[in-house]
Amino acid sequence: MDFLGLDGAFMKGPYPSMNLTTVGLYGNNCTYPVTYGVVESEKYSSWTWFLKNLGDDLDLTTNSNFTFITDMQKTLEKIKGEASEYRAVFCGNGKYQVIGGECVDQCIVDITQHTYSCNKWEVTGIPCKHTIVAIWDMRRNNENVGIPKTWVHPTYWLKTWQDMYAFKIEPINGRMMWAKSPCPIKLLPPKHHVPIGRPKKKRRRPATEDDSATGTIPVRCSKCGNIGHNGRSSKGQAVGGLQVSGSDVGQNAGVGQNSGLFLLHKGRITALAPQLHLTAIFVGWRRAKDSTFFRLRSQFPAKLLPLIEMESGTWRLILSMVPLLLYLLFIVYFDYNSPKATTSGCSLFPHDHFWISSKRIVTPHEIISGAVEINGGSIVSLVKEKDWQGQVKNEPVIDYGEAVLMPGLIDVHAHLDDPGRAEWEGFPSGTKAAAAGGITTLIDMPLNSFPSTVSKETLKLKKEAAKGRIYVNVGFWGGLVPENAINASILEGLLNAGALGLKSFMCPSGINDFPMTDATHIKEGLSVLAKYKRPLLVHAEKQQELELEDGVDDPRSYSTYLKTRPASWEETAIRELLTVAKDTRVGGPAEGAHVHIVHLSDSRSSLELIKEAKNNGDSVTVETCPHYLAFSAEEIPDGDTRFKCSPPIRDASNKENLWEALMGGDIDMLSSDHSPSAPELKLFEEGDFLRAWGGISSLQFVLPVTWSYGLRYGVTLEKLVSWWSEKPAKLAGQDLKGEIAIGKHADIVVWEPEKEFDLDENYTVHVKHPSISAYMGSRLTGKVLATFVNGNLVFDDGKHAPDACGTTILA
Ligand SMILES: NC(=O)N[C@H]1NC(=O)NC1=O
Repeated sequence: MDFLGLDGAFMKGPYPSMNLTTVGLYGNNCTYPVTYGVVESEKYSSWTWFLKNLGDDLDLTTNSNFTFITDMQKTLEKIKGEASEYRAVFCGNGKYQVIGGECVDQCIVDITQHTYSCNKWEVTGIPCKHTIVAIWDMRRNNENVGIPKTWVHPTYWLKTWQDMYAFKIEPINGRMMWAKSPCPIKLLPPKHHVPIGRPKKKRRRPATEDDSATGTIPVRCSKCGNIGHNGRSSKGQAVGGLQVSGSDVGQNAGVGQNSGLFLLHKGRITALAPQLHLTAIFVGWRRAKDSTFFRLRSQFPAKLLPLIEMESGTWRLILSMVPLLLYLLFIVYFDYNSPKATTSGCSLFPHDHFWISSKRIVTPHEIISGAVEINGGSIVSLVKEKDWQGQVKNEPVIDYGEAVLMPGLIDVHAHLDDPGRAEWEGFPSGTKAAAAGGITTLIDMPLNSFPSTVSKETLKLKKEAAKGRIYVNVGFWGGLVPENAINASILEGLLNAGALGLKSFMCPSGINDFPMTDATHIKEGLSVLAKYKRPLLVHAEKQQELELEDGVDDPRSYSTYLKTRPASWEETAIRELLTVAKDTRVGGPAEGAHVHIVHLSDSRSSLELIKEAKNNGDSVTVETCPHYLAFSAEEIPDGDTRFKCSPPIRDASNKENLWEALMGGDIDMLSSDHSPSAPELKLFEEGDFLRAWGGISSLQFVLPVTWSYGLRYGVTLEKLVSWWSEKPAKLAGQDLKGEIAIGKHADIVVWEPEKEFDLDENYTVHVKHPSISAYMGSRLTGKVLATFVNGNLVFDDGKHAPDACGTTILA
């Protein structure tokens, strides 16, 4: 352990204080706590005390072999801010005179010798404000300043840390073998100082806290057991259960075992004249009242007694109104539970029962000319044109002529970044883009939102964020991370709460609260998933030592980026993954679970490994994405970071192989891997492929992209349905989706495969940041006309239905 991260966190609760911690990294690149100390507050003296003890415990001396990580971000920003008040005057020979705003501060910077008269660089190893101004001047004059790394001391380089760490992976014993600590185990809390200011009286309760946890506890009588009074004030009511049976009332009311009051909960009213039934119940109740009144009275909780002791006139008034009220309740109840409650806002064609017809309907077995009957959100019949005569009664029909009717696309891999990073995309814009692109269901990835979806609590936040804000159906993958991989109950909680499966990374994900997993974690995850018969989706890239010369390659060139993530990363990860995927075979320890490899880019060795695993009976599938099929590395312009993604887009012949594998069935399906960010993170000005956000924004265009680029490889409508609807539906466990067939959900895209269009500034794009999409500026073939989700026409001729009526899909 050569790496230490330091931080402090507030502790709430009965002893408000501050927890100072040190974390280290172990062999799998995951953090673990080394020391912690609870102090009264974060201040100079408490950190000094903490660090002194840490130094004593770990024998830290000056220049000892540890790397400390602190939050330098703020300091760097500060230095940049200060630098902006200086200017640099070039004096030749790599030397600059750097002058402060009012000429009060001057410093000589020798760029070639790396010397600075303020000496700060020598001390900290990080460029001072004077150096930064000089670098800015060089950049302005188009001089090659290299990558930022070359300006900091090698101590801070990742390579230095890796070299140091390479030889020091010590095996450690488990908890059982730890020596007993001689220290006293009773720890006293630090002295608490009440902070200045008004105390917070009303605590905001967490969503998980039971309502009963607060409020007053109702008084229960020790004599009669009733609530509302105590033993002393008891009027002597007898102890005992309710003696009046349901049938006592029921005989009079004529409703069997259910008393009238429970009817709406327990009984099933299907009669056409509910009002009559309910009136009968209450007439019955009134008749029964006299004979059972006394016994009822003895059983009624004290609070309800005034109710049944009311004047008979008042009773009659109330009872005469109850049937009406219940009838209204009944209407609301049945309307709510009807198969589909279409409101005009949900659909641009607000009919529950209607037909859509076309000359080209892609059904599971053939493409037919005919019509689809939709009722209550489902497909209820499918008729060929010649048999259609007389089938339509009074239902409205939309005729789409030559346009193609296909099952809506199911995108099993999209990052909508909501909640927490909705400024990157968000549910409303993401699902509007999906609807405009013919995607009727998308499954949201567990990372890039904040927090990541790794527990039932965080899944609940996702569901809440989606409520009333989605225009298509949205399901959720949960995240498999080291923390829940070793704690089956967290994983089970997440799966019980409705996650359709899990997703994990075999390399750093780029998101701090979503750490990577190794084969051991994946094995654990698969054993839990087996019970639920749900899949594990894996980002299969594994970092390896790279032989790159620092500062030689231009970070604006895509080929530099390609070198940093070679195909061997995919191959190594997949090889390791497949050692545990064997568990999914019939009779294996994780039979029932399934491994799905996401966004395959390497169409050579990695693909061969996958084919072999499938042949051996492992339950494995693989997807690739339109960007790997549309672009090749050679064509990506320098600095155009819209094309940065991981794994990277590879060479042209790799792309040809991907198409061949897709057409031949070795690649099972497609997904968008729509992974947008805020435009600033794409670093368009610098064009630095090594530092820009990796992720392609594509959601709205995947159908025309697959079609346009696929035409020269012989793509067909049937293939599109297989890659974009049938197989994804199977992966996500959606048996009622992915096909135009009787009984399936009416999720349908209507599009014109022959229509060409330009993705230019006149084209309406619905993703939040069109400028970051790699497809802007292209000419595509295949235009989406209309999209139906659960029978609602949610997108039509460029317009969306006003209300967001998509449903959340839970397992
Ligand atoms: N975190 C995240 O979105 N990563 C995605 N981006 C990308 O290019 N590949 C991914 O897996």
